[in-house]
Amino acid sequence: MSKPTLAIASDHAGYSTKEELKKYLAELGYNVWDFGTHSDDSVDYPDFAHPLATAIEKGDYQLGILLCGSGNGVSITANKHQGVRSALCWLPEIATLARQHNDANVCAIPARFVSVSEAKQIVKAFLDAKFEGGRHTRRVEKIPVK
Ligand SMILES: O=C(CO)[C@H](O)[C@H](O)COP(=O)(O)O
Repeated sequence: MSKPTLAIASDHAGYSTKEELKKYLAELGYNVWDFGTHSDDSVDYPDFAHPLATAIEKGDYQLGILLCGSGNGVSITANKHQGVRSALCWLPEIATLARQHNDANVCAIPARFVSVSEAKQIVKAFLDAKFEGGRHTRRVEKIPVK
């Protein structure tokens, strides 16, 4: 089966982990588009989370990975976009459930609270999991505010 199209973005707090994740994802055979940031100079996370979420919303990419210090800022921002379900993932098990139960399409990682090794495990768990459908479909369909 073909791999999903992936986008990644971070603020300064997530920059170095993002760079490591890009190398790891390339090793796994993924093509990843990087929406920035491109250094560890201080930036504002919405400036990077909004473009990634817009691209997911438009269908340009199937899945996204966002990083900031806590993971909250990028996740709150991404979840303002229709059709984007960003989940704060601080453990591989949470990342798996985010896909299986919540059909999350963005994995938000708290870069200041997980090691690079843990971030790789979180992303791998997120990418390997599949939405289970069934009762979860009904619940996910109730999320959007009409
Ligand atoms: O986690 C974040 C947002 O949720 C940011 O990465 C964090 O607020 C950046 O903090 P600072 O400007 O002190 O480096």
